[in-house]
Amino acid sequence: MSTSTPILPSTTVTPPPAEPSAMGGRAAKSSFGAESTMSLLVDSLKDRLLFAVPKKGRLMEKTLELLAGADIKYNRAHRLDVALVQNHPIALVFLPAADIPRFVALGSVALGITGQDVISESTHAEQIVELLQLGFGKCSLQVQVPVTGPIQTLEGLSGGRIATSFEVLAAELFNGPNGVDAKSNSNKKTKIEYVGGSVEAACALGMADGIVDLVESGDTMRAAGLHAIHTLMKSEAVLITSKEPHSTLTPELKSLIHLIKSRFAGVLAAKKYVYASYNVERKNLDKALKITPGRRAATVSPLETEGWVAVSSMVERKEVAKTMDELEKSGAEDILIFALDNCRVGI
Ligand SMILES: Nc1ncnc2c1ncn2[C@@H]1O[C@H](COP(=O)(O)OP(=O)(O)OP(=O)(O)O)[C@@H](O)[C@H]1O
Ligand SMILES: O=P(O)(O)OC[C@H]1O[C@H](OP(=O)(O)OP(=O)(O)O)[C@H](O)[C@@H]1O
Repeated sequence: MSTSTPILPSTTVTPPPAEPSAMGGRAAKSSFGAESTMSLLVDSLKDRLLFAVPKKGRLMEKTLELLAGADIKYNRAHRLDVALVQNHPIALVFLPAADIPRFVALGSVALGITGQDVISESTHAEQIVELLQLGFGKCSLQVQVPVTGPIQTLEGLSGGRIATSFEVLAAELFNGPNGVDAKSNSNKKTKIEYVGGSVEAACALGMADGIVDLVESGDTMRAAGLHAIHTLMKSEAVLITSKEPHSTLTPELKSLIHLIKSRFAGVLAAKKYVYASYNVERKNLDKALKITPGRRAATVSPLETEGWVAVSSMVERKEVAKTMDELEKSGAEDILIFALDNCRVGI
């Protein structure tokens, strides 16, 4: 995780005050291009909803896909971290995922996409509302130790050294009032050391007894000869806003927050569900509806053929083969599955 503090045009996006950089974050740098391009942007941002999105890393690609699916069109000039949306009064602000919670919490931008892990690490969680879980960037924050090492428990790590990019969460776990150190009753204080990346190397290099880092597939952890002994939290990407009412936003801009949320929910639902349609004899309808209950309820329409009905229902994509097998067994016929391009569903 990086903790850089990008500098944005102060008349438009006010950068929140930098947090004391005990974490050894990267030096602040201006992400803006030529002065002339920036001054053109300054005026354009005034009447726009500012939306922070990850500028790099694991969350960037899926976020851009989501924006495209929601028909949020923009042009991003080379090296410029602000892009004006063409078809809505929105400006995208490209920031490191780890910086987004602070910008959102302090109201410098109205909306953001980032990971739940960096929200908790940022210490701004209390000021942030999660509007929507986005279903990507899924991972777990775990304590890991060498598989063949002498320490295999959290208690065993007490008083030792932990390398991590998540020093707030790691300190809470080990040094907190109900933390591992307090429970071990030994007056030992575990040392939490910040590492910006490639955290898994720390144990092999002899600089830590254990690490706290993200795990998804587990490949990186296993390659480094580590295994997990504790999970601090599970995380995924989320759409967030500030708990503070957006008093400086016009009603039009405020309504865009809801619009973006429902468009995203539609794109996610279209990925998650397919549309199933089939015919079934009325005597077998109850059985079939148990297999395809739908999100709210299935639609059942009478057919011209006496005693038969047509059913349509949304079905989870990952269950579709099993659902079709079961429908066939229940007597359903003419089972058709349609992919959804997009949809609007209750959120
Ligand atoms: N292996 C992973 N699988 C899924 N999601 C991940 C994974 N690693 C990180 N994430 C998610 O992506 C977010 C950004 O992580 P990433 O390492 O890409 O950050 P970054 O912005 O590129 O910062 P850095 O330059 O410090 O690596 C994390 O906070 C987490 O929510
Ligand atoms: O369980 P896995 O699927 O192997 O993923 C875990 C790795 O992904 C993240 O790092 P990333 O690759 O983003 O780079 P970094 O180490 O520079 O942060 C995380 O810090 C782990 O190293």
